[in-house]
Amino acid sequence: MNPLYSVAQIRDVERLCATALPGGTLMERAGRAGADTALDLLPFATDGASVLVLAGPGNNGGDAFEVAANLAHAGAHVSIVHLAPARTSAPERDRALQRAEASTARFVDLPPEAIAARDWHLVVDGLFGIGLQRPLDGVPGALVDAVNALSCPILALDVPSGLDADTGCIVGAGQTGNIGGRAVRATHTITFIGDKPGLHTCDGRDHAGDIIVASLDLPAASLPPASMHLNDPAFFARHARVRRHNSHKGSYGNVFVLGGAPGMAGAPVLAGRAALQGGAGRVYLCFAGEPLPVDAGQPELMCRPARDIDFAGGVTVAGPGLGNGDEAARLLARAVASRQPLVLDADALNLLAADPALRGAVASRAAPTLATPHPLEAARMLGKPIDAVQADRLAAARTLATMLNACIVLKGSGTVIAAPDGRVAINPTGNAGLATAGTGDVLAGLAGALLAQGWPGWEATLAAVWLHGIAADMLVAEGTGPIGLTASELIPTMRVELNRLVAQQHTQPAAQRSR
Ligand SMILES: NC(=O)C1=CN([C@@H]2O[C@H](COP(=O)(O)OP(=O)(O)OC[C@H]3O[C@@H](n4cnc5c(N)ncnc54)[C@H](OP(=O)(O)O)[C@@H]3O)[C@@H](O)[C@H]2O)[C@H](O)CC1
Ligand SMILES: [K+]
Repeated sequence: MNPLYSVAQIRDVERLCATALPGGTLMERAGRAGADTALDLLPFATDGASVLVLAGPGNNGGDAFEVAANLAHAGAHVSIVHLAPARTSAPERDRALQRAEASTARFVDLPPEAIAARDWHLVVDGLFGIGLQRPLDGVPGALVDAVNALSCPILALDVPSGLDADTGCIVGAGQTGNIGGRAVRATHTITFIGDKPGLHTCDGRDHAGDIIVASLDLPAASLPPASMHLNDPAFFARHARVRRHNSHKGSYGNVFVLGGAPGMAGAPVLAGRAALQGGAGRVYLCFAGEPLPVDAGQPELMCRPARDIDFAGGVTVAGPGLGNGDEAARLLARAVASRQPLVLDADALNLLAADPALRGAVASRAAPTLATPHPLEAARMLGKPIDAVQADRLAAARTLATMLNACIVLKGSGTVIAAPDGRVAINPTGNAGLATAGTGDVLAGLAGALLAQGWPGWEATLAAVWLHGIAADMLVAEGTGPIGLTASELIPTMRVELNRLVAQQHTQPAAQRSR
């Protein structure tokens, strides 16, 4: 279900195929799959269609030649801009070039500024794929800039040129001494052999557009077992169970939200409301400072001084507005010492970053532990600059999962979820509307609610991130956001989506329910 493969894994498959299949088979299949997708993006009357194909110096360019020849045979007017290789190219690429030369496609010497002057129905980006090593500048960079200025559909072959297929970063951008990399902003990407994590995280979602995975007719057995997947309800929905009539609030657990230092009451309130509407039986707001008398907007929440709380009585969501003073650290240490599931967010993560002994205590816990850092909080815990975290989000999440022996949610575009056992998921739901104050508190509260209702750690993490994102997507779809979407608005919509999951599980015959 939704596996993701690293460049190294794809290379291994390519090497196996090179011995098992006639030379050029995969490239021909890539060319057919790419052309079929391109035809779906063209006006019905293909013979009037004007297509620009950019062919790079490597085998991505070979794919482009195959696509160009097929589109020409289908009647399109194809213009090829060819970045010839600096050295001899692979035999399969040469054969693809010959096929393109033998077709009605025309090789053109179009300077980048001339590209903008033409009306194209489609651009096919075959400049670079998984072999990109260096930031795009010079002629390739100018071509990318020219294509990005167009308004027609752009179909990237395998990977949008300029994007790192493993990390989703634009090669060269964001590193110290930024050398100004750029990448094609495709409207569609057809990626070959297997889906790739870089298309779904960091800059990937802004550059890949709609993603089509073309297996190139390889049997599933030719692909290695995947340790990375796209998050999907299939991995967790079975835990969204119908409630028995004969139940009571104690059946659905207690959540303690530990936070609320003076002047920071909003964060625990948001987390608490999310926990309550996420289904927890009882929710206590445990204030490091003076407790609110009541949350007038959600009077069901019980407000208490944190010093009075025995954290052994339920799941703690530690961090929202907790502050980072000595009292906050003492309260956090008590929550860590409880044998209950624990969610660490916000200031709890900053306190961990400053306290190796506390990190050790977290790592030695037996009960499920979740940590939900944004990139800066992750950078602090790793002792690295934020650029280093964003340069390889999967590696950062995996390192933290091992360091804390916890399920890690590294937030951002294409949130990365990592377990201590090496499993990694990238979350496909959510949008820029989540880039606003309080959404992290809401996510932490929902995660605490699911843990309080008995969800296992990994599945609770996957579900909370998925529901948090899908709620944002549903709100944007109905016109609320992404600009101005607020954290509070997420909470009732997450509840709707959680109950939808339950209903879907309940209506499906048991045999078809997610395992
Ligand atoms: N191999 C197969 O069986 C299949 C491959 N597929 C397609 O092939 C690409 C991977 O092809 P590869 O040749 O390994 O790499 P690329 O085409 O992505 O590009 C690498 C070449 O580009 C040069 N390069 C790299 N960076 C730059 C740059 N910034 N400016 C200019 N040139 C650059 C690089 O030269 P080096 O000097 O760095 O070696 C290479 O010449 C894969 O993505 C698929 O599209 C088929 O799809 C499946 C079968
Ligand atoms: K490409």
